[in-house]
Amino acid sequence: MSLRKLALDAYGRVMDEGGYSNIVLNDIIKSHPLEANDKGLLTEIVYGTIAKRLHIQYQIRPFIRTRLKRWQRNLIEITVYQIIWLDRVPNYAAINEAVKIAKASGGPKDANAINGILRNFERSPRQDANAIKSATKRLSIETSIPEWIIFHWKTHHGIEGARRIAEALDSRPQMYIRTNTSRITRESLLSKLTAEGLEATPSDIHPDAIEVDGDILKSEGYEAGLFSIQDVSSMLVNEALEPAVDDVILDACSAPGGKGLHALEKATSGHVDLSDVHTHKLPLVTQHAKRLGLSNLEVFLADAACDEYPRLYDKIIVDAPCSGLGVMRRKPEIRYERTAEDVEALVRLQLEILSNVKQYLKKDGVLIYSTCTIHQMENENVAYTFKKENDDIEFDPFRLKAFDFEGPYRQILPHEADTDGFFIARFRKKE
Ligand SMILES: C[S@@+](CC[C@H](N)C(=O)[O-])C[C@H]1O[C@@H](n2cnc3c(N)ncnc32)[C@H](O)[C@@H]1O
Repeated sequence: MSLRKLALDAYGRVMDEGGYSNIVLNDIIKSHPLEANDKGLLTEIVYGTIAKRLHIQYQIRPFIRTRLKRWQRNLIEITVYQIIWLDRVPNYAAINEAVKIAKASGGPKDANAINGILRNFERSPRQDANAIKSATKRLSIETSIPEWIIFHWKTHHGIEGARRIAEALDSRPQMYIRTNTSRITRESLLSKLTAEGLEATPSDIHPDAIEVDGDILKSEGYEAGLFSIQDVSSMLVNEALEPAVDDVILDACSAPGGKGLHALEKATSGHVDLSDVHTHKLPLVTQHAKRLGLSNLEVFLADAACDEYPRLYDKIIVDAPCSGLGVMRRKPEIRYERTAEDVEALVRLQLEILSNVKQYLKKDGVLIYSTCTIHQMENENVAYTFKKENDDIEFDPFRLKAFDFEGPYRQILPHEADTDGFFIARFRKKE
């Protein structure tokens, strides 16, 4: 099957069938052996078209005069992405490929229609988004982030703040790994990776973090459990949590295990319970724990909003289900899946989870609430509401050295240190 046809299938599975871009692409790459270059091009076309979809639709709208079938619309979108953003693909090649696919998928009529739209588009000047009067709509079209999200950011950060967030989330993410400090120091891991020919640099955002480039999963150190792949913003949960070596900790929304296993790498003579509401995700947690050589843990099914837990904890992590607007760089489709109404439902769930799990926190115990989103309602508002509704809970200031920060909660914006957008709040149960 041709590379563009694979891209079309992947794009359709994500945009029309709710697939996750990374999983869909991994499936396709596994079942269709491709050269490294082709893998790169396929990934670029699929991620790129998803990330630029609203802008593409804005550019192509004047050229579409009939109702298109989904696959036709998708084919036009992936081709327009190549025409606008991929210099290494000549326009005629991208259009010819699209016409071939249209002929094979529909027939000569479809091929003609697609050819007409794409050639018209190619030889016409691009639409100028500066002509859009509303600043919110303009930024939405420029960055392909839905208007309700831009509007929210504008309300809380001003239009220039919203632009900085949107543009940072439109950039390519830096890949980070987290040193498994229960097995190796960061310095030794850095030497190993460099000896394997990988590009690896210590990060100054977190002492366990290393910036990497290239196919890091190929490193021997991965199977040997010397590191995990994790964005550095997620590692900051550990800095806020400050796990002691013998702490008993609960990670109540744990899958696939990132934050809880990081805590366990520090609490080497303690214990961590890792639970999640989705049965199918639990094996992932167990596999990662095994790979990392961590054993003083229990992985189990629990609905953090209502279930009971088997013990009291020194520390609890609630890395809550959230709208995920901070991780758009890695999951570009997330921006189209969420609605303002989803946020209200998420806020209710977040508060239910916090109120339930705090019953299992020891007196003077620490509770961390985190999300990977940039939304005031799910972050600051949830933190304040939780504190207000629970007399036995108080804010507990923590430090984030790299951000020169001390306070009870912190929204990390993606342009501050080229990370995902993230939020952390710390509470303590009163004595
Ligand atoms: C942001 S993810 C957690 C990521 C994880 N902490 C990590 O660092 O790898 C949120 C998790 O919450 C889980 N979840 C959603 N609703 C839940 C509930 N009611 N109780 C427990 N877990 C829940 C989801 O299955 C998902 O795995």
